[in-house]
Amino acid sequence: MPRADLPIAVSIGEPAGIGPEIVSQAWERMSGEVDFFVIGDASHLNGPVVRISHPAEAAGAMPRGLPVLSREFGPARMPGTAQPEHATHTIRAIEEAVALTMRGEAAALTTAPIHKKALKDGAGFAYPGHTEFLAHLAGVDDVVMMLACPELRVVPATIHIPLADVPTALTRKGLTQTIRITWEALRDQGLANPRIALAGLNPHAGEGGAMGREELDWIAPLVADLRAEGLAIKGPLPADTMFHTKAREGYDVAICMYHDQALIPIKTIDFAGGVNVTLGLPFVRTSPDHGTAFDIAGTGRADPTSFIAALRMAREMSR
Ligand SMILES: NC(=O)C1=CN([C@@H]2O[C@H](COP(=O)(O)OP(=O)(O)OC[C@H]3O[C@@H](n4cnc5c(N)ncnc54)[C@H](O)[C@@H]3O)[C@@H](O)[C@H]2O)C=CC1
Ligand SMILES: NCC(=O)COP(=O)(O)O
Repeated sequence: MPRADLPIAVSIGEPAGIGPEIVSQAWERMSGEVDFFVIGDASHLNGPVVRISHPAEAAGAMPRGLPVLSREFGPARMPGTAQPEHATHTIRAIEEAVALTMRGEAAALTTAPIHKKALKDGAGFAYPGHTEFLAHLAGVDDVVMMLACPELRVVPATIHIPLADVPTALTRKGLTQTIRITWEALRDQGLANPRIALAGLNPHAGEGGAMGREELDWIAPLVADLRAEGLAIKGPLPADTMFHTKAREGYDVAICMYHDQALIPIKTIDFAGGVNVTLGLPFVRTSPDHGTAFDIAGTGRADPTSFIAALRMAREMSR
């Protein structure tokens, strides 16, 4: 079956978070716009569900309810309180969704949020997030986290590490690989020569060495080399002035040096519409830009907009 006709696999994520709620709301609001099925415990979901035994049954089930490959997670869901007994099942749901996607039985993977500490405490989960776990499952060394909304795309070159470790984690080789993977992914998405803006590490991009030397010592030379190859890349730019409306018109993606430098602007501009996409995998993976939101789980206040955008992007990218 062509990939575009296959359903999207959704891993349920942390049961105590808002994942089960936004997944159920997405089914209700999207009225069959995108075929998808959930891997998780059907008892955690709201509204009508249809238990299926294979992804091929998802499209037929969609009009009647949310299709679920139901797996027994154990204790009943307690919104806002992670239960260690759920952790192994949560991880297995991701593994199963990846296996189905890699076998060509699902078009793409959209993940509902996990709670990293809950998985670490409950099952010794050794990965800081989906991104690194998916790279492991797919057997690839280098993947890139990109967050996208209609106004902005951002890539953090380092992801879930302490701020104090950022300067040493950033290397010429690693940053070059991040830039190349991003460039190739955007070209595959239809941009002929994606325009890249690279942020500096230090305030004012180092201000000529007065506030840090990384820009002078290796980041600017790296940009010069990539420009000589023909890449439309500029930088290192002062990060504080590269995200205002006018500045954003000058590039297609901003590559940033650390997590918050990239994620603060996009979550400020469009928290509801942002989508997290993993580049460099042999399959499409998207996710909402937010986390488990334990503080509102079970209250009916969870907004499914970002999850819906993630499903739409997964559909678009898997055509
Ligand atoms: N892709 C993933 O699996 C992600 C997982 N996380 C994880 O989620 C956990 C909680 O992270 P936080 O930093 O607290 O961020 P968070 O995104 O879960 O919550 C931050 C704030 O935004 C609100 N919020 C989040 N999503 C919302 C939605 N859909 N509708 C309405 N309000 C919403 C929350 O109520 C909270 O006040 C952590 O373990 C984190 O690592 C965070 C981001 C992505
Ligand atoms: N801050 C982004 C985030 O936590 C998402 O991580 P991942 O689970 O998609 O790797």
